Amino acid sequence: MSSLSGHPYLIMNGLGNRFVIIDLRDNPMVIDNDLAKKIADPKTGPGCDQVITLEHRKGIDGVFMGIWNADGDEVGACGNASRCVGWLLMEEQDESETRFETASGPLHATKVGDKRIAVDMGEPKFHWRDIPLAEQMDDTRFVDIKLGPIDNPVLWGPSTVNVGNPHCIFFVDDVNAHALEKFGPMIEHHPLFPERANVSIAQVTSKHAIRLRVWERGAGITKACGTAACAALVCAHRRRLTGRKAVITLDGGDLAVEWREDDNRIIMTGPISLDEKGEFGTDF
Ligand SMILES: N[C@@H](CCC[C@H](N)C(=O)O)C(=O)O
Repeated sequence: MSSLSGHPYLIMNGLGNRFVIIDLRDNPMVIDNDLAKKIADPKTGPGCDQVITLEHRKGIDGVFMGIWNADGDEVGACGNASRCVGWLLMEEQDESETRFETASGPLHATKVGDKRIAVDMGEPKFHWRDIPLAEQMDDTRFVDIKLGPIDNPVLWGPSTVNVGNPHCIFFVDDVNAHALEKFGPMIEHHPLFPERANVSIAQVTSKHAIRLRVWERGAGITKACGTAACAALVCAHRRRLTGRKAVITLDGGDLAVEWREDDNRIIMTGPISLDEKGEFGTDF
């Protein structure tokens, strides 16, 4: 297949994080950056935060989940879409668990309720080279970045982590007191992050609860970001602000995240929704 014209797609979301999901397993084709951008832009396509594909890729066993941000860049991880893809594959296979591959490694998803899915998101990485950061940093729990006070009350010393993608988390007293839409893009493109970064502000409200707002790399402010929820819990625990389990409240709703002590893996649990089925027009 050389074009997407007439090809079906699904619109799904996880807590309002919106995806166009395209099954290319029977019709392999390359999604390049321009095409991903066209699909994601509501002026030219169905519109979404991320374009997601189901594919068979050379050298990879089983189903591969491809992920493109709205700006057209292909990336390694998407927590909310992983729950959606897990649910789709479990429905197709009539199973209550499934495995699939991503550019950041294999994922294991489990059905834990009606349209409620848990995904093992793997192990977090904290070494500055793995995040990646542009310069050596011995303690990535407190990174030397300061913001303000021009448009924003001073923010400093965020935590950084890679959970399949790079995250920078500022811990604040009040998530509503900061202009994330203004400083999010500045931090996303900060020279310290050679691959850019997803940027969050996190307000720890108890040992088991975090209020989180996210500026996503390549997509801007979204209603929710599953990997950011994982990153926030891990960083909060490393800073001794929470236990290993917390409910993360995003603008679109709640995710439960646990960072297991026995095997160092992060388990993210939350809802999915299948919103509509469509077909690409002749302009695709
Ligand atoms: N919405 C996602 C994250 C998507 C990728 C991210 N913007 C990146 O560039 O790494 C999620 O739910 O995790």
